[in-house]
Amino acid sequence: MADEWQEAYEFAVEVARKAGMVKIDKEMKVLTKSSTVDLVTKTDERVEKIIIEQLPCTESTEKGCELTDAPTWIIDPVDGTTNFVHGFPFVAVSIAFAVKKELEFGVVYSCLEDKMYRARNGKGAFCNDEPISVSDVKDITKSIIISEHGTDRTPAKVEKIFSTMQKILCIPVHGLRGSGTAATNMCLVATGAVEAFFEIGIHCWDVAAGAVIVREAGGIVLDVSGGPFDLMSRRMLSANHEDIAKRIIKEIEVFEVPRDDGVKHLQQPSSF
Ligand SMILES: O=P(O)(O)O[C@H]1[C@H](O)[C@@H](O)[C@H](O)[C@@H](O)[C@@H]1O
Ligand SMILES: [Mg+2]
Repeated sequence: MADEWQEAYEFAVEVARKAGMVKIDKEMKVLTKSSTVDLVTKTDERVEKIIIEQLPCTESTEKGCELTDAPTWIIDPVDGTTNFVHGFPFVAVSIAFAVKKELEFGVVYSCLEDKMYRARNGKGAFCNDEPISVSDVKDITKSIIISEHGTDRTPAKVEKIFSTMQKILCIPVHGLRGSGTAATNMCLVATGAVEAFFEIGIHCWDVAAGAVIVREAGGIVLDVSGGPFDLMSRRMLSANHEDIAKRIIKEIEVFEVPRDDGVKHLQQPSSF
């Protein structure tokens, strides 16, 4: 049987590259989404339009996120919009494709670095056409971990986020980092630059492409409780190895966030 999705995969790489030809424009119009620190720009809208117009069989929906069995594109036109607005040099275009609710391939173009990350189920992960793989560090005290504080500034949540970061820092680990884009953070796990990245509050479009890239680079993608990764849950931990993941999970102070699909929060059984 012909390789059904290969053409779509290759096409997504080209579309991501075209969409990534964005320029840092100091006069850009900045709008807000869920809070005054959750930014979106006219460029986000322009890039989204470019992507949607070029990808085959796209039907845009305003209904929010609902993953069905139909072939589905999951797109973040500008991941790292706050970086983009400020000229902080990590901005990515993220395009994923799911079939029967399973992610088939993912493309992340880190445009200002000109790094094209891509992966397809069973076919490996690449950066600028070179194969990539996760770090082989299993000792958390020799690791760098990424987390982000997101855009929800409810004091109780911010307290949990910083308490988690403090506990992880004091394990101790070599360092804590954050690029400001979930898609790029996941690619940093996939290349072995860091051992893990976790965040509560991200959206499906921030992490869908990165999830395929991390897995194909030999890493794991889980729920922050250690249970299976649920794309709509807005909770994600990606790591090079389960030893690193287990140690981080011990320290994560989980808090509730509304799911992307609006379903009531589901309890995630831990696989550890
Ligand atoms: O730049 P975005 O597409 O809005 O995604 C960001 C998100 O806004 C921020 O809250 C997260 O901390 C980042 O990891 C996302 O990539
Ligand atoms: Mg995003």
